[in-house]
Amino acid sequence: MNKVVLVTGANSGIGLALCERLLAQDPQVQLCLACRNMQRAEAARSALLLSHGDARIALLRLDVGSVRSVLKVAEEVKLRYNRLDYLYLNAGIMPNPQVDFKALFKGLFSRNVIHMFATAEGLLTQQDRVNADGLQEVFATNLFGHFLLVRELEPVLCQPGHTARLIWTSSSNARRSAFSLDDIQHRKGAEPYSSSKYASDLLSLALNRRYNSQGLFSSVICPGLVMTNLTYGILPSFFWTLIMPIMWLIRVFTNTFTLTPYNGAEALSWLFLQRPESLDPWAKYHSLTSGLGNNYSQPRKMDIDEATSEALYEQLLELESEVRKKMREEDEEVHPPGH
Ligand SMILES: NC(=O)C1=CN([C@@H]2O[C@H](COP(=O)(O)OP(=O)(O)OC[C@H]3O[C@@H](n4cnc5c(N)ncnc54)[C@H](OP(=O)(O)O)[C@@H]3O)[C@@H](O)[C@H]2O)C=CC1
Ligand SMILES: CC(C)CCC[C@@H](C)[C@H]1CC[C@H]2C3=C(CC[C@]12C)[C@@]1(C)CCC(=O)C[C@@H]1CC3
Repeated sequence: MNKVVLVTGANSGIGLALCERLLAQDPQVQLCLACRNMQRAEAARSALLLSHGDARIALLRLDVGSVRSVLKVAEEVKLRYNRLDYLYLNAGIMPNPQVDFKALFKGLFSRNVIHMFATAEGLLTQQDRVNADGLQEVFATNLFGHFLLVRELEPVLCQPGHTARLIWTSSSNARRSAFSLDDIQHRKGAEPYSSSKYASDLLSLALNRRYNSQGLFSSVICPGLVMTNLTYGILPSFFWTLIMPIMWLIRVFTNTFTLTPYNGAEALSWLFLQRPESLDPWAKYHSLTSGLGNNYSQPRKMDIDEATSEALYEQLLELESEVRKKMREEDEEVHPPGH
C-alpha cells in the first residue's frame, strides 16, 4: 500500500530535503506538502518533479501558527485521505534572533566550545510577539499549531490495524532551563525558540503515552546545524560568507555541523524506515555528519520527565478548549444563531 506522508514547512530547507529523500527511498510515496505560501509550495513541487517526474505530490495551504488555518486544513486532509501514515511536524520559526557576541567570544576560549557550537547555549535570544489568536507566535507555530493538527487528524492517524507516525523536528537548542510550566508560551523570557523545542520533546513523550495503544507513535529528531533560511536569518549574509570556511573547518571536529539540508534530514529519513515499536520514546534521534562527510543517526536520551510532560499536555488541552470556545464565539458574532 502506498504510504501517505504529510510534511509541514516542506517548501524549503530541511523539509524540502526530506521530501527529496523520501521520494528517492520510496518513489510510490504519496507526499502532501503543507505550506503557508502557495507560490513557494508550487516551486518546491516543481523542484521535486524535476528529479522524480512521476511523483504524487499534493499541496495544502497551511499556516500552522493560525488556529483557523489548522482546523481548515485538517478538514481538507480528512476529506482527501482515509489514512495518514506519517506526519512530519517540521515547520518552525526563530524570529528576530540576536547573537550574544561577547558570550560567543568568551566561549571560543573555554572548554565548552564544542558544546556551545552544538547547542548555541547562552548565545541566542529572540524577540517574540503576540499573533492574531492572542498566542505567542513562536509557541503557536513551533508547538501549539502542530499539537492541534495532531488532535484534529486523530481519525486518519489512529486507524484500526495500522500504525502511524508523528516525527517532530526539534533542536539541540531545546533546553529545560528555557521552559517553564508557569509560562508554557514563554511570554516573559527571551528564549522562546529553546522553550518551544523543549516543549516539543515533552509533548512527544506525552503523545506516546496517550496514543501508542491506538497505533500512533511519536519521535523527535535534531537535524544539527544546517544552513537554511532560518540560520541565514541569524547573521547578516556577508558575515555568513566570511565565516563559511570556518564553519566547514569546525565540521571536521564536531559531527553536529551537518550544514546541508540533505545531511540535516538524515534522522528524519532514517526514521521513515524504522519499525515504530523499536524506537525509544525518551530518545532524540540526531542527524550527524562525520569529519569525512558520512551521515548517520544516533539516539541520545532527552532531559525530560514524565510529570512535566503530563502537566504540559494537560495545559495544552486546556488552551485548546479555550481557543475553540473563542472561535465559536467569533463565528456566532458573524453568523448569530437563528439567522
Ligand atoms: N537549520 C537548523 O540549523 C535547525 C533547524 N531546526 C528546525 O528545523 C525545522 C525546519 O527549519 P529549516 O529547514 O532550518 O528552516 P527553513 O526556514 O528553511 O524552513 C522552515 C519551514 O517552515 C515553514 N514555516 C514557518 N512558519 C510557518 C507557518 N506559520 N506555517 C507553515 N509553515 C511555516 C517555512 O515556510 P516559509 O518558507 O513560508 O517561511 C519553511 O518552509 C524548524 O522546525 C527548525 O526549528 C532545528 C535545529 C537546527
Ligand atoms: C563559526 C563561528 C565563528 C560563528 C557562528 C556562531 C553562531 C552564529 C552559531 C554557533 C552555534 C550555532 C547554532 C545555531 C545557530 C547559529 C549558531 C548560534 C542553531 C541555534 C540554529 C537553530 C537550531 O535549532 C540549533 C542550532 C544550534 C547551533
